[in-house]
Amino acid sequence: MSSPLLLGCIADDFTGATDLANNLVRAGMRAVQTIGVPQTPVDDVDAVVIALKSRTIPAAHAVTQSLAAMRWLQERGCRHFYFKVCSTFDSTPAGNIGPVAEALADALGADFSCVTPAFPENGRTIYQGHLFVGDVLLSDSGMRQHPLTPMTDANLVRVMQAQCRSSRVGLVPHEVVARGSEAIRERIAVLRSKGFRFGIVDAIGNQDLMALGRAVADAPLMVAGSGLAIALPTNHGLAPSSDAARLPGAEGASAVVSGSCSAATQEQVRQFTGLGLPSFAIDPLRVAAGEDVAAQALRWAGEHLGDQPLLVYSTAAPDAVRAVQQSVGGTRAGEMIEQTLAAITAGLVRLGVRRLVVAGGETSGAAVQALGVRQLRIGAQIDPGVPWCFANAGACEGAGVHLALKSGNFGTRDFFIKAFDLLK
Ligand SMILES: Nc1ncnc2c1ncn2[C@@H]1O[C@H](COP(=O)(O)OP(=O)(O)O)[C@@H](O)[C@H]1O
Ligand SMILES: O=C(O)[C@@H](O)C(=O)COP(=O)(O)O
Repeated sequence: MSSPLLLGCIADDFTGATDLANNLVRAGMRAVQTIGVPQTPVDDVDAVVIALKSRTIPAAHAVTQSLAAMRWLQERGCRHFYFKVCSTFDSTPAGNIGPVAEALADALGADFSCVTPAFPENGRTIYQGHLFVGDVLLSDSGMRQHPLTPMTDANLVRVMQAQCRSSRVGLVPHEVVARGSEAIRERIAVLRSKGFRFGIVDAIGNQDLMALGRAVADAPLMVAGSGLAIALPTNHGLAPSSDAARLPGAEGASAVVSGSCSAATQEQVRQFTGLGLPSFAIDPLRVAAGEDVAAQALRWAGEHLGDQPLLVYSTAAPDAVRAVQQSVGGTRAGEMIEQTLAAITAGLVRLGVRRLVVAGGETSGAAVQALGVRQLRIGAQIDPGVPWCFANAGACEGAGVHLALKSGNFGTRDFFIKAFDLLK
């Protein structure tokens, strides 16, 4: 009989889930990431992170899936829930952050929940409710041109309010957060008494997240990026540990599959191709025309797999993405490319790839689903927010496959090379 879970997490995409699990593990929690609601028993851990692909699906579906995940976690004795959203608050006016947060709060009887995508280690800070990416407002960052969730307003109170059906969204400003957890609790009580249901919480450094973590130690629901996770294990007397990060040794061929068009990924692709390493660019218009581009890419990969990593990518600059979307339609383009890259990922594993980086949240979701993986163990961090993971089921059964699911905007320029060096 396993002990009750200390923390139950529901992540709206797969890279986000590994990002959260990584921060929990580094702060001392034994955590496992499951792909969807677990169908088989899960190890005895402190936290389960259920990865959904619910960020860009219709809001009603996202709500249904998130509630199913919550119920599974409740059955495991969980009383504290973490809805993991993107550190750049990726969403549209239809949701899905507001609708899912409201549904979870209703189901848990949470009359007030804190909301903070802050992740200072990765340059995501919030001041007066406005989200900064590095030194620019969210709305001035590359996120304004995201293919699926363009973010054109940095005011998170306004963004979340527009997505909520019946809840009021307020602010816990930095002036309060800087005074510590007691001041935060007092502000929460004031907001609650005035009928606010959610509060965007400012945070510009890890000390702000630590104060918030103490303030929400008893809260049933938190809505956050992965940043807040650094502050939660200590509420349960857990301290940072490197033991949790040991994975089996890695061997076999290496590959990168990239469907992310985010600014950081574009740089990473440029660096990789610039070094003359084997690279195959997917042309979305050929996919749309019905060509079997996945088979072409796999034939090419069969000839190029060797000692060096290879790259298959659809990553493109905003102009090229726009042209594809105008010709094919935004949603159809996204799905079509995700399915092509997912088929390529499964094919690469059949060809012997055992070390795999997948870039892009939606892309990772499609790729990991195609592999039939149900659970990921979390290993060492490559860059903030991106750990190596290990899967040994589905298409990865046998020796297992090391996987790194890289969020679009995370990682240094040399990520696609450095990641594999870390496994040596
Ligand atoms: N060249 C392209 N043109 C249009 N859409 C693309 C192109 N390449 C990838 N996409 C789509 O853009 C979306 C990128 O989202 P995602 O994988 O989540 O990346 P990120 O993590 O950077 O947000 C996916 O749906 C993907 O299929
Ligand atoms: O919080 C974050 O930024 C990441 O964990 C995340 O969710 C990124 O999503 P993608 O950029 O779609 O990979």
